[in-house]
Amino acid sequence: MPIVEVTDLHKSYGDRTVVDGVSFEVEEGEIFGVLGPNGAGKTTIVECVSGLRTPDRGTVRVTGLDPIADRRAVTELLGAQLQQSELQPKLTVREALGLYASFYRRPADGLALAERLGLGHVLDTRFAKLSGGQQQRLFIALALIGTPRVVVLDELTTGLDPRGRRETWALIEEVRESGVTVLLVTHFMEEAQRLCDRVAVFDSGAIRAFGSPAELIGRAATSTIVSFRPSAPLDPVLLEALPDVAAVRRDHDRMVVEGSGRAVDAVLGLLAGRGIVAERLRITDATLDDAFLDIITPEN
Ligand SMILES: Nc1ncnc2c1ncn2[C@@H]1O[C@H](COP(=O)(O)OP(=O)(O)OP(=O)(O)O)[C@@H](O)[C@H]1O
Repeated sequence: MPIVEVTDLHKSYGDRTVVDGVSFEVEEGEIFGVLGPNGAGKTTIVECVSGLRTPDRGTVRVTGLDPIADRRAVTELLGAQLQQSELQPKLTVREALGLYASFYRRPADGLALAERLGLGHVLDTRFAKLSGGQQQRLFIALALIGTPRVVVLDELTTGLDPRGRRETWALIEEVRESGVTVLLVTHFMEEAQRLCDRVAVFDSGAIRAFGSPAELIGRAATSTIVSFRPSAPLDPVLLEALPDVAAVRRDHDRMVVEGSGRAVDAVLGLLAGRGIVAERLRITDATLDDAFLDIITPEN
């Protein structure tokens, strides 16, 4: 049984529909990415899953329970770190952990959790004095303090420096390894590609694509990028006409060919046939970033 099931979810604010018939399932033990541009409805969806918003229509189930009707039970098994979380600035790490632990029937050992999340040396530091990275670690700790089976993390690494972000990724992987299912809302495609087992890409309140990051990259018009400096003039129209080539552009003296499937072989074959050498040839796999742009571009 999926641990989270969302079926035909609808939500409007006034006359503005922001979630328009969304359905997806999250399997136990996976990191499930909720992706999409600003205003796509991601936070609204995870707030409905967390029981913080009531859907207008459709159903949400967490281990078969309704987050609104069975609020108490769902609170015990779902932890959330929501966007722009705030804490009373004078609260210390120790006090925050103690306070949040008191909300749950079976809280984790707050001090052990703090230690595991690298907060052992700042237990008596006030929230306002923590660095951005430490504040994020504390929010992860607070989301985990109730020993949840599912944790919702909304834009957890926004505002962190690259090192803080990488450390947070390692923490999220540890959370998954401990058996907790993670629902991760993110704007960072590198983050989603690295962490998520499966992702759903939302736009204007609907799912535009669904699958593992590798599947989404494979399905996009661009899965490979070939770039080179031709040893002799080369008309881009010849490249554009090749099978599986999606786009051709110039980048200074380089030609950049985006494509999929047979595109690389076709480009190299064309060059060989014309006696043109591909100098400084680079063949790179497309990333989830490329696939994401492909998915949310209006003409698609
Ligand atoms: N309480 C509210 N009242 C009215 N409109 C809201 C409310 N909350 C969100 N919205 C609007 O609903 C739309 C979807 O918002 P939501 O926060 O769910 O999107 P999001 O995908 O999480 O966006 P972002 O990536 O910018 O955080 C936005 O246009 C937002 O302005």
